[in-house]
Amino acid sequence: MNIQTDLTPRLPDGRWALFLDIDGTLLEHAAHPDSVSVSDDLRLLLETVERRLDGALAFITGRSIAAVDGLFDPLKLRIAGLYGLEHRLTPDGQIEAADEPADMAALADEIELELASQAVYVERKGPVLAIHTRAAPHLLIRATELVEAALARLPKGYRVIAGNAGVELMPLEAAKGAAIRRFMQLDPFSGRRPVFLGDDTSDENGFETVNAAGGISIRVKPQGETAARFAIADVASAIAWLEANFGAVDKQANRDDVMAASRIPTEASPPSR
Ligand SMILES: O=P(O)(O)OC[C@H]1O[C@H](O[C@H]2O[C@H](CO)[C@@H](O)[C@H](O)[C@H]2O)[C@H](O)[C@@H](O)[C@@H]1O
Repeated sequence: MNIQTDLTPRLPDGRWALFLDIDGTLLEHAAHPDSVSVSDDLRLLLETVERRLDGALAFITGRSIAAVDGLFDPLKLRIAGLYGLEHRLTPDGQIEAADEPADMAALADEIELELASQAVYVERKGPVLAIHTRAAPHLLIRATELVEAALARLPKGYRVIAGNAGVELMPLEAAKGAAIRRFMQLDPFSGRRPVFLGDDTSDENGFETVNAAGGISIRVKPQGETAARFAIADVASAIAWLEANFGAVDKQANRDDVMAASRIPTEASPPSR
């Protein structure tokens, strides 16, 4: 389906469950995964949103939970990491971690040996391997070839998915939609209407899940086909949208102005309040 650049929805008051991708949605992309930083304002906003939703807020990310905790420290939220291979179902709960397949490390070593000296970063995430070519875009095709060759050598049950300026290799069960479905069965999410904001190919599965559940799917900076029903222009607009819909109550007065600023032109109308 082609992107429908509907107005970014102004959410009516209601019982929402909010799921957020991180890179490219809450954080601008940076040259290296470790180069991003989280502002105090963003931490504060997320704390406020979580409170206003009675806890029905979770990160749904390709990063590991440990990496996200490091970035957002001291804030800890409910989270599905590694595309749903890891979970922390309550902010202070245990991390349910994923096993690392023995042969993944050897494949990562091989890819690193060829590409690391050429500014390609191999991010080892246990059962998920991300090859980042942002600093060497001309090597994306070669990186993809190497990952496809690695896929052929792994047991069945893995897939390759395009990353943002890179490529990732992961188990089939790593899927953001499944992670969202799992949260939706639990308190405080169950009985609420899901909203998912994401920006990437790996978020499409989450958009489909949320659409099927009668929720709201929003793609940040859409560049092609997407299952998302709504669009937001960029990271700054996504944060403004969060602030406008779920931020501090005393800032709600600015809501209409912010919504106007975060719109992408459209022929369709937003959902009615
Ligand atoms: O699901 P997300 O929260 O969007 O995470 C997706 C991947 O994000 C990170 O990589 C991407 O962001 C980096 C920082 O901007 C950038 O350098 C890289 O090129 C992007 O692909 C993260 O490193 C990955 O592990 C996540 O899977």
